[in-house]
Amino acid sequence: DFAEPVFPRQPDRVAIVTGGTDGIGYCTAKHLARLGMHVVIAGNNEARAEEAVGRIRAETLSSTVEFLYCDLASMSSIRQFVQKFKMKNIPLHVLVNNAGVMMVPQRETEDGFEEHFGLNYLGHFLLTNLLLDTLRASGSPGCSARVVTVSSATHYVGQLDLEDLQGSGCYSPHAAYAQSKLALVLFTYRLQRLLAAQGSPVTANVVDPGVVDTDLYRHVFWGTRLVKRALGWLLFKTPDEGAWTSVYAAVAPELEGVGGRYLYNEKETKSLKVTYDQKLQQQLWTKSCQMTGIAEGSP
Ligand SMILES: NC(=O)c1ccc[n+]([C@@H]2O[C@H](COP(=O)([O-])OP(=O)(O)OC[C@H]3O[C@@H](n4cnc5c(N)ncnc54)[C@H](O)[C@@H]3O)[C@@H](O)[C@H]2O)c1
Repeated sequence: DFAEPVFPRQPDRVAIVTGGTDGIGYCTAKHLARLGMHVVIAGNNEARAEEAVGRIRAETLSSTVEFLYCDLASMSSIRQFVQKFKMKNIPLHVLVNNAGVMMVPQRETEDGFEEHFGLNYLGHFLLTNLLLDTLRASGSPGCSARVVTVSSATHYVGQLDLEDLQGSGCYSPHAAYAQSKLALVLFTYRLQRLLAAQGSPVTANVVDPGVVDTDLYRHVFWGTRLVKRALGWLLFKTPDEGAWTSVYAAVAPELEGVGGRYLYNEKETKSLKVTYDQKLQQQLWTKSCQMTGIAEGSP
């Protein structure tokens, strides 16, 4: 049976969890709140948010859990979110890039990007870059701020086509999801290298939560969903279990100062070979800067 790991309390520390209204993100937000963190849930589902915040407050007896609207499928919404967060004048010690969609039909974000690529990857690329100054100012040597990005084992079958990042040639919802999760791994490794080169007290790791029973599967073939419903208890982790690798990356003392890792079940694991290709990491970074209007010199 699953034994809940024990982590040190995190008073006076602040976390943002994207997609913290449901599934793995909700459980991540709950566990961080339970450890004493001030948690800001970033999401686009206001109705769910009220309920999520209420439940976490009741369960953890923490009053420092709040919701701030952020639609990751809209660059202007992301910019507004960051502006509102910065107006609070509070530090930021942990950013959990968790929100995501899977196998949605071919659709576009507000800015005209294919939805998996635009929301799962580019949205978090922009959000992280806009929050880096706050993360840098909030970390200190021996007590780094941390960026935790949620990828997936699906990245192992992903392919990154720099010439067709929008999958416009021949759209496959599975390939589009896999590519977005592969891009998040490449992003994390490059981010970590840039942060380390600057001596910034910020680390970046990427996590795989495992196969977790959440609503993420709502767009999957109905037959597969039926099997999931029948055998889910056997094959799937609960959202609470699925959240542990994110929580581990966010707070585990043994990861202080450690970045650039792909973590699965609280352990370092190798990601797909191509993710270690520094040229590809750099090319994707440059393209992403252009697509989001971030200056290439940063972070
Ligand atoms: N469930 C799994 O088996 C599994 C496996 C590997 C990786 N993951 C990853 O874990 C993460 C969490 O997924 P989950 O399984 O908890 O699914 P979920 O569908 O329960 O949660 C996804 C969250 O993302 C949010 N979200 C969706 N669109 C958004 C938008 N436009 N703006 C802001 N927030 C938005 C949703 O509101 C929700 O809170 C995802 O990144 C997913 O790819 C899940």
